[in-house]
Amino acid sequence: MSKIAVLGTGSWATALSRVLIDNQNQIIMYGIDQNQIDDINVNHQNSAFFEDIILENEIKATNNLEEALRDIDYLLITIPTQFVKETLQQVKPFIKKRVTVINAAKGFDLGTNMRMSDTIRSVLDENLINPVVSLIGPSHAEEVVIRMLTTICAVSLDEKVAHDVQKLFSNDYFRVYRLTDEVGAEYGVAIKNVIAVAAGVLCGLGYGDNTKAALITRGLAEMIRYGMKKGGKLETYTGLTGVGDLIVTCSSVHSRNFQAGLEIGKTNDARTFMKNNKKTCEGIRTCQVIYEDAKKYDDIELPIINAIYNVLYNNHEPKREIQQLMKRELKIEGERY
Ligand SMILES: NC(=O)C1=CN([C@@H]2O[C@H](COP(=O)(O)OP(=O)(O)OC[C@H]3O[C@@H](n4cnc5c(N)ncnc54)[C@H](OP(=O)(O)O)[C@@H]3O)[C@@H](O)[C@H]2O)C=CC1
Ligand SMILES: O=C(CO)COP(=O)(O)O
Repeated sequence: MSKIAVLGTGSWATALSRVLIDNQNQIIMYGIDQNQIDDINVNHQNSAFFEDIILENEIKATNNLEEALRDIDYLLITIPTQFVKETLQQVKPFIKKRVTVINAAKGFDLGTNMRMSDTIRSVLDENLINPVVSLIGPSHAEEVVIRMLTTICAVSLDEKVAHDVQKLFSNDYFRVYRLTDEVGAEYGVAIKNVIAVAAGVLCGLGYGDNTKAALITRGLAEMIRYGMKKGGKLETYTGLTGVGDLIVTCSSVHSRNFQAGLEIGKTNDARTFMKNNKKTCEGIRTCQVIYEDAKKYDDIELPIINAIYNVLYNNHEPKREIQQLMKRELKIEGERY
């Protein structure tokens, strides 16, 4: 039995805590929302995220970080990317013995635009942590929490640690693969959020399955083009952290990125959406990071990412952007890499 501190009391924290409890581990969730903490401890529910689901008594939560981190073997990061760095700065003084840090967040740090594994290494003392592992892939919390069959990747530069995390989480409904292409996988799961916003916009405008297939395929081409520029491997983008996560996020009603796009497509008003949205939706910020970074490379084109950037940040009408995409110079498909 291992002891795991789970950062966050949100949907992914809850679903992964259940997997870990099913695998006979000891977990404690750390949260900042007293209502969520009380709901978990007293009612054995996390009704802010999952109505009608009764959690195991062994799933406990606290707002005391020191207590959560005492004698842990693993630290699981399940909070949105924009809070990861500041939370790890609070975590740092309480890491007294060597732990394995498992990242489950998808996107980039707010201030530095660093990937999550780099962010973790930049904050925590590398003498006190094993090589970082990211647990990422096509996995909506709403399905994992009810034990629907799911596959995901444990990604680390160190295959031994990835193997250890693979064994920690795998069971008869949750199958973990291991992978060493950290750069490729972390870019893949970040980029898919941007394409998922675009999928929602298309759906909000009333487009159908042909359009979605076109978006996923051409979105994958952009993921490969940009992701390989950043050092990712082609085979990673044809795997779970690439096309796998792209498919699930672009086609599921559970996706908050898809839902954001849906609202924008329906209202034609990205600005109001972005001002009022309180839900986790990392694709909006990731779009900006990639758009800015991609300007460095004059030999790759990212027309879909540019179009969604224009909708989100330049107040362009989605329909106008779609027309521009359709009217681009005609191409040979194989030129995408
Ligand atoms: N949900 C999913 O299906 C999946 C999510 N992920 C990734 O997991 C990460 C977390 O997302 P998810 O669980 O969905 O997000 P949710 O919005 O469901 O929950 C986020 C939780 O984090 C809490 N939180 C915010 N800031 C802090 C902080 N500083 N310290 C501790 N807790 C904090 C929030 O509290 P409060 O409510 O008070 O703000 C909330 O409980 C994201 O990067 C996401 O991409 C990956 C795969 C699947
Ligand atoms: O990453 C996810 C599924 O793999 C969750 O996506 P959303 O953040 O869009 O809900």
